[in-house]
Amino acid sequence: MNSTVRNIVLVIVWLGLWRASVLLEFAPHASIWFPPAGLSFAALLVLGWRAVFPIAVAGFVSTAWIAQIYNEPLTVTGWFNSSLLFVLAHTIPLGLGAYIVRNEYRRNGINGFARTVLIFLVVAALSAMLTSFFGILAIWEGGLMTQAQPWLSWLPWWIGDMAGIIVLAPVFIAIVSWRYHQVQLELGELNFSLTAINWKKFVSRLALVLGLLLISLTLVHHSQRIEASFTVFFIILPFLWIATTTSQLTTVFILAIFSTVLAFLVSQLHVIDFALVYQFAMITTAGCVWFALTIPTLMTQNAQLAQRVARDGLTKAASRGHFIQRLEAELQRSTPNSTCCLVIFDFDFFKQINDRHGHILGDRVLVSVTNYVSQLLRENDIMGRFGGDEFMLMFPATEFSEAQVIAKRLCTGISQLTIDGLDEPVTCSFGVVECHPSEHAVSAIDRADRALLLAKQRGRRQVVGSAA
Ligand SMILES: Nc1nc2c(ncn2[C@@H]2O[C@H](COP(=O)(O)OP(=O)(O)OP(=O)(O)O)[C@@H](O)[C@H]2O)c(=O)[nH]1
Repeated sequence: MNSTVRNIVLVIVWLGLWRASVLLEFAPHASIWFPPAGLSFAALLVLGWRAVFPIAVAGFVSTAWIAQIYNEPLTVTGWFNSSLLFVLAHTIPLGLGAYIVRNEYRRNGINGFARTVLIFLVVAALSAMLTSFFGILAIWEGGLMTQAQPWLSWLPWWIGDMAGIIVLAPVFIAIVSWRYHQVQLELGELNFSLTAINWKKFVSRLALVLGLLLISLTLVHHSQRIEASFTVFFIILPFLWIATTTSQLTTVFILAIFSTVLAFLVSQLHVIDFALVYQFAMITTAGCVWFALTIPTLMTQNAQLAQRVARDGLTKAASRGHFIQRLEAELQRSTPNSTCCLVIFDFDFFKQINDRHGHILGDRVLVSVTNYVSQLLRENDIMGRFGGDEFMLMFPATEFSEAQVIAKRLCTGISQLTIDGLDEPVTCSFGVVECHPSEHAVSAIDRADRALLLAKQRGRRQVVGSAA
């Protein structure tokens, strides 16, 4: 997007959000949540210092606008000083906060997501505290606030800004990241792309939390009791469920819509006396949701790690540890009538292939041969990489003679393979054993390895078997 258009869009959206929050004010200069704080935080986080100018323009316009809304006369100097103070109060703490969060995410990546979330929440609280403090000072300086008001407004303003940042900044980051490919890249495994949304889940989960919110607000509206307003905290539970069962983007959008509807209904249903309860509920819910979002991320990482540990990266054969684990389980299950066979095969003169043609071609040979072998395996057979150019095969519930036939077929088949860049045939030697029921895996591997050694000693490219 062209930078002028981007700046104009940012100013218009900022002022639109600002006007919406002024409409929902429950105390002078304080609304349930303050969306412009979330937008400023997201813009400063994504665009850095380039966001300062459009935010400053919006700040100057909003100060003049507020004087008009509150019907307060304002001199040009008063407007300028007050606007400048507001802009500094708004951009410096939020800019610093965004800078800290951005660096934290870059340093920790997705692995340290829980730590980034914690820093984000602390930064949101502190920068909102400073923005609101200096913001009130700026408005007071401009004579737009009476003597007694500053202290009355500070807490709701602070909490409102904090809610704006915690609840809405992520949604704005997501929206901006659609226009800036680099941001999407930096978000890494945090999937903020629209395709990550399952719309059916989105609508049903949103309906659930909005339904519960309506029940809570109706209770408060009719009873006008503070006890009833605390029912809103129960909505944290469905939110935890949403955060752990849907995509991050779905959760972020549901949270943003929930908070907007909450802010709107609190002013419309005349339950404004309990506004602080709702502000804290909004912040607590958002905080819990952010931590809950780390759970699916951790689960995905765990699954990826488990896969990485169980598979050899090059050939996709089972890793040595995983293969031995499976072999042990199979040996425990086997009976004298149904036992398994183990095959170890090793490439012949593989060092020469590497030395003559290089390791890249050597790798290709390993991949081609193991692909060929895995195509010929049955569903329950497993191939594992023992290490280097040595591989193992487990044939569950297979007779020794049958295993030998398969090994011979593989031995011949491999020697007939054509591999790009290699003019000589690749051959392998095989050791085959029938495992004893309840034999230890290491002992079966040792016997198969000795059979393989014999095959090598007898001239390679052959199968040597050793029955139980
Ligand atoms: N390209 C490639 N080479 C590997 C890999 N792992 C092990 N090797 C090489 O495989 C070769 C194995 O050589 P040796 O164990 O000496 O055996 P050999 O040359 O196959 O000879 P024999 O087994 O006696 O027939 C070594 O040169 C290793 O560096 C790998 O992942 N990729």
